Amino acid sequence: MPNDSAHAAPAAAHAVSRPLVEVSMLEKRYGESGPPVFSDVSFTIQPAEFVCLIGHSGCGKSSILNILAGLEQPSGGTVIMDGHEITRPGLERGVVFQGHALLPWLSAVQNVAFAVRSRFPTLSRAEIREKAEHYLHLVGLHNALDKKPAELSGGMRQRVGIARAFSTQPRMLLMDEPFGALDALTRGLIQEELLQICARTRQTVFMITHDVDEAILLADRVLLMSNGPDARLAESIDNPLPRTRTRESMHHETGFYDLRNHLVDFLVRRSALVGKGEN
Ligand SMILES: Nc1ncnc2c1ncn2[C@@H]1O[C@H](COP(=O)(O)OP(=O)(O)OP(=O)(O)O)[C@@H](O)[C@H]1O
Repeated sequence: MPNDSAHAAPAAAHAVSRPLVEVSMLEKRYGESGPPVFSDVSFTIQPAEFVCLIGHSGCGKSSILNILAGLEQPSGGTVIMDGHEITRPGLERGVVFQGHALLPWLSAVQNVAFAVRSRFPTLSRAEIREKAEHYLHLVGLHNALDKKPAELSGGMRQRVGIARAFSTQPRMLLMDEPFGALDALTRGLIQEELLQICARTRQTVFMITHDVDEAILLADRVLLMSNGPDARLAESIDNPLPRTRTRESMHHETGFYDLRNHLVDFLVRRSALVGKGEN
């Protein structure tokens, strides 16, 4: 069984260790004129931290994630990961989009193996297959290894995408609303699987969501963006709930409703005011 040691972040608690990622004064413009989509965005991500980014449509969340992925360039500012500026995609960053983007002519296991081979080109065929199967097992797809994407449900395809991202053992996993298209039941199941895998592997995650409860369940910290144009990173909120929380139990944890009310109030009321001189 492949071990996850390359996957694991340093053992120090994220609150005291050196950041894995440092985002400084990030700004993005798509045209020559007019205000930027966002500006003055600075934050850090610690090793093994799960950070969720929330904000209204159009404030630039996907643009930030794409810059972290190296798929887009910022108009200003920098993203430093492990001491190096991110300027292009890299296998140390795994990306999961809302659309699974699987290769339709390959089976589930072949899709994952394809990614494993790119990341670990010196592994033998058997080792690649073993690793691919291992990650498909982790997301509960042991019975669907040889199915093609067209033969899988939407939730299963999304799981293959998650297994594929984990199989490359990235230093950071970037997820852009990965569960947005799923029904509530499937979404809940995959969220819990993701939590377990992250706890076991100490995976660092940066994830975009529109769902406040999803952020409270998954995130160690929630970043709140004000509305665009010229959106800002308005707040960074530590999640005070114990990491052992589950979907069923979290409503009973002290602080749940305070946190939930704070996030909802921000989205409903304050997100339109921050940075516009009215907050
Ligand atoms: N390639 C592009 N060219 C021009 N404008 C773009 C491009 N990509 C994004 N934009 C614009 O930048 C703004 C931010 O887009 P982005 O997708 O980053 O926002 P978002 O917060 O992720 O939105 P949503 O929650 O709806 O996915 C939007 O106004 C969008 O129209």
